[in-house]
Amino acid sequence: MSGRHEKGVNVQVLLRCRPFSDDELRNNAPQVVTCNDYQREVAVSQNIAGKQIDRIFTFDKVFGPTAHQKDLYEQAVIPIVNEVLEGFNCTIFAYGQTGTGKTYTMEGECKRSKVAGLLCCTLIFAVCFCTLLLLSGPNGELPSGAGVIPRAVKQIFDTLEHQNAEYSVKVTFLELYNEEITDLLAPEEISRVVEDKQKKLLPLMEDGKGGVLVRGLEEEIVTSASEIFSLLERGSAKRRTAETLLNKQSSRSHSLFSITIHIKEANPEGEELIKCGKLNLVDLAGSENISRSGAREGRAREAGEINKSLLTLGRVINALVEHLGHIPYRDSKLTRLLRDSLGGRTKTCIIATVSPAVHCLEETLSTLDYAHRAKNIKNKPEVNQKMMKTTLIKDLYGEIERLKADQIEQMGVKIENQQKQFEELQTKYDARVRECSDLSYKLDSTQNNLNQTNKELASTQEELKKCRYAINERDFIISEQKKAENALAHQACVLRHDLERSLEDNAALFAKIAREDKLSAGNRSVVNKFESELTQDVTSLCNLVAASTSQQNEQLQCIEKFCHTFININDKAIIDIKKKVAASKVLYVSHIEALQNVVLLHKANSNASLEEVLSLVSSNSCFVEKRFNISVGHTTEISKFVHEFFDKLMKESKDLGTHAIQVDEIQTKSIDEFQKAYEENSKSDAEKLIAEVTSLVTNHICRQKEMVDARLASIKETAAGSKKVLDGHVSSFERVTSDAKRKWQDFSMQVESDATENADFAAAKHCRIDVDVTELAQKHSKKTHNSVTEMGRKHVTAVDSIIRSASDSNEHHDAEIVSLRANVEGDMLKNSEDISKHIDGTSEQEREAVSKILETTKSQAKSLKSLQEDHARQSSSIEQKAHDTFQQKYMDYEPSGNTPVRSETDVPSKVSIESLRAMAIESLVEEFRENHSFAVKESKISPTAQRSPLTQIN
Ligand SMILES: Nc1ncnc2c1ncn2[C@@H]1O[C@H](COP(=O)(O)OP(=O)(O)OP(=O)(O)O)[C@@H](O)[C@H]1O
Repeated sequence: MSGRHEKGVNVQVLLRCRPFSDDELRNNAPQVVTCNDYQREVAVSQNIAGKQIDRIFTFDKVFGPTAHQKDLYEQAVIPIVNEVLEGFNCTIFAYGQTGTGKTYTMEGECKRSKVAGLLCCTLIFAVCFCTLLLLSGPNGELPSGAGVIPRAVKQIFDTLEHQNAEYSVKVTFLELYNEEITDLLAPEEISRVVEDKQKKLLPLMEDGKGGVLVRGLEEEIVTSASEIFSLLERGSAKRRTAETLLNKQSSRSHSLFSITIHIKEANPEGEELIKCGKLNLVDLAGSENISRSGAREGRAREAGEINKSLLTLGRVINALVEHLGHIPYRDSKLTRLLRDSLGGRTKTCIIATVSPAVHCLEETLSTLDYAHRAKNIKNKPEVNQKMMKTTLIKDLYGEIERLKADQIEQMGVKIENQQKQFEELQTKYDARVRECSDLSYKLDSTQNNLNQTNKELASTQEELKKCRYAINERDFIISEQKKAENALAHQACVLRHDLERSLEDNAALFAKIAREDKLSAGNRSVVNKFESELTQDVTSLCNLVAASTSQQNEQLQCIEKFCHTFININDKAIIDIKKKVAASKVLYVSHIEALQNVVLLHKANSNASLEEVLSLVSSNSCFVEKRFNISVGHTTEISKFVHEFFDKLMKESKDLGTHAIQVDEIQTKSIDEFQKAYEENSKSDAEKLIAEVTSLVTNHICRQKEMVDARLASIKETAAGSKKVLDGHVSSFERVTSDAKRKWQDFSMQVESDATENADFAAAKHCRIDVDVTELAQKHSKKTHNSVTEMGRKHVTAVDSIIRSASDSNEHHDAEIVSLRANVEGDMLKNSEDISKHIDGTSEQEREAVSKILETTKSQAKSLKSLQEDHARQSSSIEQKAHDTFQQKYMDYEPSGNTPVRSETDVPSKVSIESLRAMAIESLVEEFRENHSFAVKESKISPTAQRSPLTQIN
């Protein structure tokens, strides 16, 4: 009772390739599929873009074109049938393109040879099940062409017989076409197959046990293989008949042949059990019916929904392979029917069939892909539970009841149909009876007519005899007449010929005349047409001219009228204007008079208000005077301040002058001191040198003395010049300041007199004095301020020009210094050359003396430098002081705190003449020293200097 579980068994997929058909052989169709049965491989050669590419597929079993039906059956199907007998449900599908041998594989083929005279031909009966038994061998063997179904049937019965078991076998055979199920075993008469097929469509329903059943599907109980063959023959014949009537249906329909086997067994306890196994053999529609492209889908749709089942089968396979959650079994009837065979408890085998020919390549590849994918489907085969006999009997009773009900229903439908048919026949019979009575009436009348006709015939025969005699006589006369007629006819022929010729001539003549007539008629019609057109044009032109003339006249009249009316209107307007001008003149005169009156009135009013204002002014004059006095006081204060400022300025300039004199004195003094010291030193040095070095040193000293003298003289001169310039500047500064003071005095006096004048004027006029005087005072104050600012600016420019002239003189000094320097440099060079020349020829003692002299010169130069530095410092401090004082004063002068407008160039330069001079002297001394040391260095490098002790000097 317990079911045997097998876990996840893959669907077994076999590949069968058929041999070339006769047509393909005749056309030498290239082979693209090669099978290797032993390695279970199929290779497909493809030519992609000129390249030969082989695709190889591996299957559970491969059967090449040479494989026989027996081979396939024995290797692949026997185990399956055995499992069915063991109590499993098994399904074998045949899948492939139309014409690849699905039906051949499933059902088979029976061949018989027949010789007729010299012609030998082979008659092929596709699936001739009834002949299977006739063709079977002596041991009841099936013919070699028999397919899976007959072989399986035979194996089942052989096994059952061999087992000596009690069994029952039921078969069903249905066709699924266009999603409609028809029973191929239904007991209808062949003649009414089509009609019934269209009527009797079987519904698919749930069986309540998780499966489906086809309601009304005939289950034939069979007891032998031959019975099954005859049933299959019946079903196939039905399919073939339908096919011929319904346009090649088999390749687009699926057929499902099922064998259910019940075998009685006894368990060890002696209980009777029923083992049940089922084998489904499915011949699918041609795989090309799956819509793979739009065009194909369109074509498939035309043929109904036959592809729906195949399409859904593909989807179910994909879903199973990809382990999707939802498997679309319910989308088609085929998948509903075979649900258990796909991923269920059934053992499944798919036989994919292909053609080896190149023209099927696309479909072959598609079939191979499809089948290869299907290999991955896993089923969980489970043996059917063995049933107790009683349960089975119960089930059978239930089945009988169901069948009875079905039968009653079918009978009811049948009776209904028969009733309908009877009624149809009755009406047809009535119509026939009516037709018969009509016909017998027609028959009677026809009989009467016939008698009459017979009588007429007899009399007519009498007359005919008479006529025949007369005809003989007439024939003789006619022969005579014929002779004469022949002669006449000849004559007539000649005449006729002449006549025909003349007729032809006449006809040609007539044709010519007709052509001429036609031509002249055409010409005439053209002339007439032209004439009528010309007349028409002329008439229309005349009309046009007349119309335009009248239109022009009308327009002229209009213009004349318009001119008249315009003149009238113009005259009227002129008169009106004249009138209006006169009236305006009168109005103008009156307005002038009124205006004069107004002026007089205004004058009187003005005088009155003037008097009023005068009285007011006299009352306000005291206050105004007070204000004026205050402003005069202010002005006086400002004036005082300015006076003080200028006094201070004068004092400072005087201080500056004295300071400059002092500085100059100090400078002169220091120069004199330096000169004295230098002279003393040089004297003593000279004495020493004279004692030790003779002519050379004397020359040198002389030259140096000359040089220094000249230089000192020039410096003195420069200092004197500078002093002069400074004096000049101070005096000019004093002049400017006194000038400014004078101007300021003039100005303040003028301000005072202006103020007095203004006061007088205000007193005299007594009019708006308060405001005007204040404004005037303000104006004057502004003016004063501006002039002071202007003066300040002038002073700044004057000081700037003084400084500029000083810097000019400095430049002059610089130039002098440069020339002096050049002279000194030249002398120095000469001296050093002389010295080095001399040194070469002098003794050790002499060299020492020279070095001493040089040292002395150096120290003198140093002291001169420090002196100059002191002098420069003093000069710059004086200049800085003067500059600061001026700046301070200038800032103090600004009472409002406004900084006078001045540019960067206006600021006096801090580089004084003295500092420049000092810098020049310093640089001179520096260069002198450098040159000197250079000369010494030169002498050190010279070959003679190598042995000279002068190198020690530095
Ligand atoms: N393995 C084979 N050996 C010899 N002949 C074969 C083989 N397979 C097919 N044929 C021949 O090819 C032809 C077409 O076969 P069949 O009718 O079985 O194709 P089919 O796939 O069932 O077509 P359809 O889908 O239209 O029913 C038949 O004449 C058959 O004899």
